[in-house]
Amino acid sequence: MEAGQEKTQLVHIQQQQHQGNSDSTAFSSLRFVRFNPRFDRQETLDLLQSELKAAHQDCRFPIQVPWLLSPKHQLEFFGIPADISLNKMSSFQLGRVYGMDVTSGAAVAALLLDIYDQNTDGSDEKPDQSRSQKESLRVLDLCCAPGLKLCMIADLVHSNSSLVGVDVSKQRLSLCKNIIQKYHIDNTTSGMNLSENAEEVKARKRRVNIQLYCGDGTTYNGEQSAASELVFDSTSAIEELLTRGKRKRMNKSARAREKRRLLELGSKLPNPHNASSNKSNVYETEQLFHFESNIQIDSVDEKLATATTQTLFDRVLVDAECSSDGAIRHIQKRQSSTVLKEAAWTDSNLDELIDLQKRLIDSGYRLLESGGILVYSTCSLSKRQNEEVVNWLLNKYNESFIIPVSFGDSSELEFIQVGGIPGTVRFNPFVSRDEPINSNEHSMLAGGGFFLAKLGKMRRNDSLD
Ligand SMILES: C[S@@+](CC[C@H](N)C(=O)[O-])C[C@H]1O[C@@H](n2cnc3c(N)ncnc32)[C@H](O)[C@@H]1O
Repeated sequence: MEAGQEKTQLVHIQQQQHQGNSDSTAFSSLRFVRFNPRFDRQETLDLLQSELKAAHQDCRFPIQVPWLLSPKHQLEFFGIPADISLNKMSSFQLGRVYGMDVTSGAAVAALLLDIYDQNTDGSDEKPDQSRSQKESLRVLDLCCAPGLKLCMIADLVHSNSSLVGVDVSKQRLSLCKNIIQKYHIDNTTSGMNLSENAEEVKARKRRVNIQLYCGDGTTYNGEQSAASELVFDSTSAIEELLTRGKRKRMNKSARAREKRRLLELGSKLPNPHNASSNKSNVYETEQLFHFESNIQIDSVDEKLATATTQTLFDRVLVDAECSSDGAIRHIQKRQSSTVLKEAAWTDSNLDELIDLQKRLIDSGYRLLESGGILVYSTCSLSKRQNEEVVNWLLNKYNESFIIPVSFGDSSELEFIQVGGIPGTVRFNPFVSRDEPINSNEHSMLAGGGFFLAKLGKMRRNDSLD
């Protein structure tokens, strides 16, 4: 698609989004929750049902999303009325459910579960599943905050996996820390029982080690360095919980202790690039959306080419910064807010954004082990931010290839479309926006606008054909 056509399409989508309530209520009438697998499923379902019935007098809710469902992996999303305030619901306060858009869930499902993979020849035979879910994985989430996909990764991966989240925004990372704390660490909301033997608790909570780094994902090299500060470590947070018993709000000295521990932990990690970077102060004066756009890919190339002991990952998620034109709920919130905020990315700085997306996917791909899997996703429906970025990567690296994925039966679910590159997926909620909620429940289970591509990196001994 030409740049001009792309612009027209974006304007058209924005016009649809700016239309009055009668249109927007159709596609905003559901929001989504995911169950926390640490709690008993039936108990959570009963609680949620009774809360929704009390609030809405409507027994249809919650509605299970059939196109993203795998009981075997405890993967399950439910649609609930969009006007419900999750904050006021016990099921949410108790950490039994996460509020998460279902299309975001599709990105994590594509990253970790090959039940959604399609064969390129269209046959039913599933690809080699030897690497799926049977082993502990090293997973990188390169733009992780506020962390809902990161928590879903932590819920799905096998024991002893390690998960590293990186984000440039300290502010958004502190939200991320809170979410991990709530669902994975706190004894009251994470489904853990502290009356158990401390060693048992430790063992269970240690399932997946989660580390968060504050730094630029375009230059992150898999390790602690002056440019990427370790700001959270789940093992260390669990130690704190076990030594202090029931978690209280951290006082000044506890926070200082935590900082010291993280610094110590960070300094124990191998760090061959420490001397090469002096960017730590960039993050102090943090801007949420614009940063370091002057770093050239070539200089990153050079730096990474000299790396000898680089940490590589089996799975990498690049859920890139984007223009968010598919994020219906956020746009509606912004429109209904009395203080209208300017969109961060507009036509005038779109090139800068696309450059950032390319540098992010490039960095993620370099940190991917051969034989590994990378998912690139955005909540934009723009071809320039999606297919063009993915094509750019495919052209740059011979050993990169698309692993085709699909969700549900697309003849029934018209909002799930094949992207501009065969095997990629576009979730386009605008196609079913005029349908009232009870005319076709399936069309209401669309979630926000979203794009995802699943990429593989050939092993050196794999043949090219
Ligand atoms: C779409 S949001 C990610 C949402 C997140 N994956 C989740 O599911 O909660 C994009 C994120 O990219 C981060 N970001 C933008 N530029 C970045 C960069 N150069 N390096 C790392 N993170 C960046 C933003 O701060 C933002 O948190």
